[in-house]
Amino acid sequence: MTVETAAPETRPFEADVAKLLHLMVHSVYSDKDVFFRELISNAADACEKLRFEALSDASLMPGEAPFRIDVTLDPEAKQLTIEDNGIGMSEADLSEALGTIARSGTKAFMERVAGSKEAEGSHFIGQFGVGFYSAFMVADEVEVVTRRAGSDQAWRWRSDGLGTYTIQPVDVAEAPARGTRVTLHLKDDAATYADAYTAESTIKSQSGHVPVPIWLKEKPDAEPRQIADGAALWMRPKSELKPEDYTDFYRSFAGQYDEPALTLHYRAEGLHEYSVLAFVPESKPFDLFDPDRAGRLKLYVRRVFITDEAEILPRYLRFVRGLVDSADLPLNVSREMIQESPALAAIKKGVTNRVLSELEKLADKEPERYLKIWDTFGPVLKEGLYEDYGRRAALLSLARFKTTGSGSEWRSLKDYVANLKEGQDAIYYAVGTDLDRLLASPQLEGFRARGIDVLLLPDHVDSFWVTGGIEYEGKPFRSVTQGLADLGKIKLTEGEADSADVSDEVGGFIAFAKTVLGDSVSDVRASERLRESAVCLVAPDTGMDRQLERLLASAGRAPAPSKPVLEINPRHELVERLSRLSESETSLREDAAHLLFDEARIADGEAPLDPRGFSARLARVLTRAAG
Ligand SMILES: Nc1ncnc2c1ncn2[C@@H]1O[C@H](COP(=O)(O)OP(=O)(O)OP(=O)(O)O)[C@@H](O)[C@H]1O
Repeated sequence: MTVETAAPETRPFEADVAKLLHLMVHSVYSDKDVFFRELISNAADACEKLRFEALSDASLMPGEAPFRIDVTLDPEAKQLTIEDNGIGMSEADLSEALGTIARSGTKAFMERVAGSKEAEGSHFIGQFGVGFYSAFMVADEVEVVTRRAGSDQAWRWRSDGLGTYTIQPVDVAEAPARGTRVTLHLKDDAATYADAYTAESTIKSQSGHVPVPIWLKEKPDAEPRQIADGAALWMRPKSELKPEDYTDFYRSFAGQYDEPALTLHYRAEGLHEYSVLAFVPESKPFDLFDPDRAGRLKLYVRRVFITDEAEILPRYLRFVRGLVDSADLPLNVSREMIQESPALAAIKKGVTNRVLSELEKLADKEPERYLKIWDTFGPVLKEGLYEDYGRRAALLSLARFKTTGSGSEWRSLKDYVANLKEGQDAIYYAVGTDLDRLLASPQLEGFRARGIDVLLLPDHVDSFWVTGGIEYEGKPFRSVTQGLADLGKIKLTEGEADSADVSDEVGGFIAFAKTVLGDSVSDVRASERLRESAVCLVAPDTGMDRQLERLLASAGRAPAPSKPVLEINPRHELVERLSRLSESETSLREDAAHLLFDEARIADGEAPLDPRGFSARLARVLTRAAG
């Protein structure tokens, strides 16, 4: 059987691809332009891959044909072709790359798209790495003809996006000499993409800065003209570049649709020479907290893309996008060896420090802009507080907090420490799962009564860094739920009654409650910190913060949970009344002790220890109250 007569073999798409295609084909998203950017970025990636492979196997690129991407329009036939002379695909590559979805986030992608508003949908496409399939938003048939560099075979892939695709060998004469040609048979309502003006302006605005030149042919028989020069933007002097150039580059390079919130472009000179172009995005990527999400800084060596897995930035800067182009790393070593090179270690250190110092500068000069970044990425930056001991001081000065006194504003630690109350020798914090709940917690009452500001820490990561013996300007961090809060030393604000001595009656009730609650608590004691509430729970003096303990328990990593201390407000009317009950009211006093304990648990976001017992006691007490 010759190549020409071989029948195409029909194969079904993997189930997930079929679902994805269904979404694309029936896409109602207005912004369909993204398909252009996705296909051009694949073409540019293919050139960069070959540039890299040819470093170790020069035979893959005989004759050094310069890399280029050719876009050919055929308005009459409503066709559009994007061709590159990059790495190309073998038959196995083809069915793997264009029949399955390797990326783990696809399911999440589909859920997001299905539940998204129209305008957001297209934004997800680039982020989820399902780029190629976006062609089916504008085409009712897509054909890919490809020949892998160094191979003497070529293949045709074809699909209408409706569940199956075909692959067949083609004569090499019909294929690019090397690389891939993607032909789109445009849908009627997308035919304008074959129009020169639309195509050129879309490509220039979305892909004007890909590192491979782009040529456009307005008709199949027209002369090609260059519409993007493929120059590496990052090698150009800053003075020549306008903010729009950076934004365009950022969008096409990082597959983002927002504006960069911060752009860093500089050249490091001295022992190691490298250029850096990096961006802090304006919006949060969907997978920011996915444990598999790695850093996104790409490594180039003298303009050749090497890898995006060099982990140039630490994990807590994983939201930064961009690249580093090194002048002194060797080009012809493996990716693994590059990882071990001292030059890369110096780059990692230098770039990380620079990102932090630029953030610091921004915080100083343009606090509003900085706070937007903190608002979006603060919870990630805070991971550095326990992951990167050496940069803890820098990260602490970048950190911003909502506090009991700050309302909706963010406060820095510098500001916090400058406003300590007389006698206050610690930075107080409360950890929890959300701000409103934190603000309502009874543990804060004594702090409010003394005008002491408390940091509110609602992020998952907070429980971890804050418990690691951390200090700021010599002041330790202390949890409001931990041990004795040492509030006695700090004066109450005017109008707040001082804590009266605990009367014998109240002391007697506290001792009684302790006997009744037995093993459920490690202690019951009179509280310094409570003002309005009757009770609260705190950790034993040497115990772990209660929130951290709960987090560890939910991850199955808890040591035996410590028993809390029940603090009772000796000034509270209810407590005073209960204390005055006569000894013969034992069952009411017992019910009250249990109910107070459950009340404290509920205020902490927990359920009563024994829900049936709780209901029975509540019913007994209410029945009695109702007479
Ligand atoms: N022009 C091309 N040349 C060579 N391989 C290609 C080309 N276009 C697509 N591919 C292959 O198809 C795969 C799937 O492409 P697709 O655009 O769907 O996702 P991706 O490029 O891997 O992810 P992302 O969109 O996040 O960059 C690519 O990884 C690549 O292996």
